[in-house]
Order: sequence, then structure tokens, then C-alpha cells
Amino acid sequence: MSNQTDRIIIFDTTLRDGEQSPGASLTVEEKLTIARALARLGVDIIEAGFPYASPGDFQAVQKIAETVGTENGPRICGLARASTKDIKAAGEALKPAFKSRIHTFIATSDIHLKHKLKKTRSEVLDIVPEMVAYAKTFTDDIEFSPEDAGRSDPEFMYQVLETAIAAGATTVNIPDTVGYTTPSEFGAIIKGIKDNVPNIDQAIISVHGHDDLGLAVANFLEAVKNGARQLECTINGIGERAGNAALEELVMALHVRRQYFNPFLGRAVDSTEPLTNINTQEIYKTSRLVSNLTGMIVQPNKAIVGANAFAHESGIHQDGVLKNKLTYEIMDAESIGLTNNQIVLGKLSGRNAFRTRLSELGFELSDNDLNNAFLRFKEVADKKKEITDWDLEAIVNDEIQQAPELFRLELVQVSCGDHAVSTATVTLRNPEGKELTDAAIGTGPVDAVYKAINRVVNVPNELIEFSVKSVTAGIDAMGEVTIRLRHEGRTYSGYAANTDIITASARAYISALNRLYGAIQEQSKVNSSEAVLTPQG
Ligand SMILES: CC(=O)SCCNC(=O)CCNC(=O)[C@H](O)C(C)(C)COP(=O)(O)OP(=O)(O)OC[C@H]1O[C@@H](n2cnc3c(N)ncnc32)[C@H](O)[C@@H]1OP(=O)(O)O
Ligand SMILES: CC(C)C(=O)C(=O)O
Ligand SMILES: [Mg+2]
Repeated sequence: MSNQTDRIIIFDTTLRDGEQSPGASLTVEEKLTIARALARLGVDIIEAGFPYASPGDFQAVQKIAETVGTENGPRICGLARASTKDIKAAGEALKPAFKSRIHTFIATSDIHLKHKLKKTRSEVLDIVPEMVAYAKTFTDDIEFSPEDAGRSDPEFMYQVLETAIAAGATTVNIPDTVGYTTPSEFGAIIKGIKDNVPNIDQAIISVHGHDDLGLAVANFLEAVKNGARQLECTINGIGERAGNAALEELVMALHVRRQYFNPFLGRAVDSTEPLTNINTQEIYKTSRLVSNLTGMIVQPNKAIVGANAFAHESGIHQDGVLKNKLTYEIMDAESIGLTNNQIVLGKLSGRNAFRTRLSELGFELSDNDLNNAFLRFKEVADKKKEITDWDLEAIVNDEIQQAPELFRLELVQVSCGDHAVSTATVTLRNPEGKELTDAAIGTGPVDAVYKAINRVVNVPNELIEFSVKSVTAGIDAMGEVTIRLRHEGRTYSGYAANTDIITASARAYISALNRLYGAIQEQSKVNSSEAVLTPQG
């Protein structure tokens, strides 16, 4: 195999490294929804999880392998340490996939060897071929990563890579695990590998990097210039600590600047061939989906997918854009799937028009979800004159995100004002189907609602983030609420959208509490001990 592919391979790790973002934990169903969106986006490989890490991760990888890893779908990958039990779990979880990959890794930097693995270089050199060969008994497609490559002694890393390739690794991935290198250094590392690993032509060179110094995307682009042909990235750049290289930034840089990058791929400068298999028009909605499901809000000034990425505020810019968009725009908003926020549907629209518009927006809902979303749409349409694509997206994201529904909001009522004590009454249906009502006072209406809900649910938690955002402009705009809770060091997110922000706040809180409550139940099943919490009633 040559390490020159004619396109850059996009390896998406939103569901593995992305999920390592504090608080971004996803249910199996949510992972499946994201995996389907990634397949529509056209990623070549989905790293679906770390099957040995937990039964939930195993199940998610298995489900994605079965339902998304079909003949025409992407390759599905599972991560494993260089250990037989991890590799076996990955091999088993990936079995249903038409095309699978095991990604095994072990650190090569002296810092990691000495302080974390407590192993010598020669021990690592023995483990690598043994584990790659073992992984090969499950699938032909093996990726090997020398973790913390960015701080590893190059000579030792070359030896490790040569050994991995000789044992059957088909991709060697070079991680800048702690986001330490600069673009020219990272480019030189890739060049060094090409020049010094004798059998490197038998493997694809891949890169993986973190954004601790905000350099991950720049590092990857330099790596492409020096021979890297696979990029490991995540939607919205989510991931461990400061996150991973952002898929949308890499893809659009390669797309917009393809004439600059073409020669590095051995093409004519003026070739118009795309550099990746990504359907760029799916970028925006995939970004929104991942943000909503993980609770990781995209900053407004974020490149490509931020709310301001295509907005022009100042007069001179607006004047220029009105005269010719080329003055201040290097890409079309449409190229990432941002429609013109046109009015699409109203309260007299039927199910067929609703389904058709959702499918144009890229949503594939089950009949049940579609029916529920349609009812919500009608409710919103009664209150709001204009239903835009953004409203539809918020309604659908709200609908598909309420699972698992353990507690359900039946009623929320508040009384507040500048001369009143904020008071809230809530009625919830508990997991056993019983209706429970309670009331509380608070510093404001949302605080009162949350206190009343806490009195019913009775799960200790700390609210660490609460954000309200309007979906569109206008007094009748839908409000989106994203919240995060902390319980015993873990974070749980919740999202909801409604024309009434108090209702949205209550639903978002319950959605996060349901995640937290579900996790506690899972844990108590694992410990096979008595339920640790007793909800009221
Ligand atoms: C750079 C990255 O992103 S790596 C991927 C990170 N992802 C995760 O960690 C997923 C979530 N992790 C987990 O659920 C757990 O850590 C597990 C299930 C993987 C392991 O749990 P435990 O067995 O309890 O081990 P623990 O997490 O405490 O420590 C990790 C162990 O793996 C060892 N280890 C770390 N990396 C590797 C590797 N690549 N190959 C082999 N062993 C490794 C460590 O040295 C340590 O071993 P020790 O216990 O003998 O000191
Ligand atoms: C598992 C490896 C590739 C990783 O995530 C890292 O080094 O950052
Ligand atoms: Mg990583």
C-alpha cells in the first residue's frame, strides 16, 4: 500500500475522543444519531468508542457497527490499549461492521514510559508487534498510535512504527496528545517519519492532535504538506481538555484553499477535485446536532460553524458585501449547508410538508419521533407566526433529546415580578408513572422552578452552567436552554427549546436530571446493590 491516497481520509473521533470532553457523555441512542449524521456527512471512518471502557461503550460501538457500518457506510473503528482484553473487546464489538478497524495505542514518550506505564523502551518495543498481530486476528485493518508522539524521541518512535507496520499495522497515527508542538515542528515530525521509517510506504500516515495551544488545525495542515493522508478530528473540535482538531475547520481549509494544497497531493494546482469525501453541505447541521446532544455550546465567533461566522456587522463590511460578497467572504454560507433562514412552514402546514422539509434539512426520524415532533411543531406554530428552518431544527433536537424519559414534566407554573417572591409549582410524572407536585420559592423564576423540581426528583446535584439563547430574532422567538449539572465529579447536560423560556428551562433541567438519574441506576445495577436514591413517591 502506498501512503499517497488521492483524497485526504477523514477519521472522525467525535464519539470517542470528543466524548472525552468533560460533561459530553452520550447515551447509546444519541451516539447512534450522531453516527448516522457522520455517515451522511461522508466521513471515511467513525471511531465509535472504546469498547473495553464500559458496557455502554461496547454496546454503542456494536450498535453503530451493525446499523451504520453497512456495505456503503463508513468504516467503524474501536479504540483499544495495547492489551489483549481491550483488543478482544474491540474485535467483538466491531464484528457486525462490514468494514472495521481496531485502533491500538501505547505511549512512546519517556515521560509517559517512566511515570505512567512504568515500562522500558525495550518492553514497549516487544508489546507493539505482539498486540498489532493479535489485533490482526480480528480484522485486517489495524491502526497503531505511539501516544504522545509529539514529545517522543524520534529515533525510538521510528523503531516502534517500523515494528508496528511489520506486524501488520495499515495506518500509523501520530498523536500530538498534549497539543505541544508547533506547525513547523509537527510537519518536520511527519517528514522525519517518511524519511526514516523504512517500511512507511506500507501504511497510511495519520495525525491526531489536541488544541491546548490552539494549534491543532494548523499542525494538521502542515502535516498534510509533509505526507499525512488521514486526519483525526471531531465535530466542533470537542475532545479531551481544549479539544481536538475541528473537522469543519480542516475540511473547509482544504476545500477553500484546494489550489494551495493540490500540489502536496501530487495534483495540478488548478484541479477542482475535492480533497476529501465530505459533503460540506452537511457540516452546519451536524455541528448543531453534536452541540445540542453533548451540551457543548459553540462559541459565536467559532470558525465555520459559529453564529457570527457569516455575519457582517460594521457598515464598511456591509457596504462591501452588498456590492460584491467576494469583498469579505471567502466561502458561501450555503457551502456548509446554512440556508437563508427562509420561512418554510406555518400552522396550516400538514405532516407531508413537515416530513419533506425535515428530510431536506437532513433529519431522518422514526415514525414515532416524527409524530411527536409534528405535534410540537403545531404547538409552536400556534404561538409563533413564522417557523424558520432554525425553529424546526430546535424542535427536532428537543424532541430526539428527551430520552431516556424517566421523569416527565407535566406542568410548570410560576409567579414572579419585581415586587413578588418568585414562586414555582411543578408536576412531574416519575419513572413509575405517578404524578408528583411540589412548589418552591427562589431568587428568580428559573431558580424557583429548579428548586421545585429538585424537591420532587431528590437527586443531589450542582448546577454548573445555564445558558439561554434565542433561536431566531423577534419577541416570539423560540428559546434554547442548555444546562450542565455535576454529581460526584461527573457532568450531565440537558437541552430544550420552547417559545416559553421557563418551560424550556424546566425541560432542559429534567433532561439533564434524567441522564444523571439513568447513570445512577446503571451504576447501581453494575454494583448489584440496592438503588442508591429514592425518588419521592
Ligand atoms: C490519549 C487518550 O485519549 S487515551 C484514551 C482515554 N480513554 C479512556 O481512558 C477511556 C475511559 N477509561 C476507562 O474506562 C478506564 O481507564 C479503563 C477501563 C480503560 C482502564 O481502567 P483501569 O483498569 O481501572 O485502569 P486505570 O484507568 O486506573 O489506569 C490505566 C492503566 O492502563 C495502563 N495503560 C495506559 N495506556 C495504556 C496502553 N496504551 N496500553 C497498555 N496499558 C496502558 C496504565 O499504565 C494503567 O495501568 P496500571 O493500572 O497497571 O498502572
Ligand atoms: C488514543 C490517542 C490517539 C489519543 O487520543 C491521543 O493521543 O490524544
Ligand atoms: Mg486524543
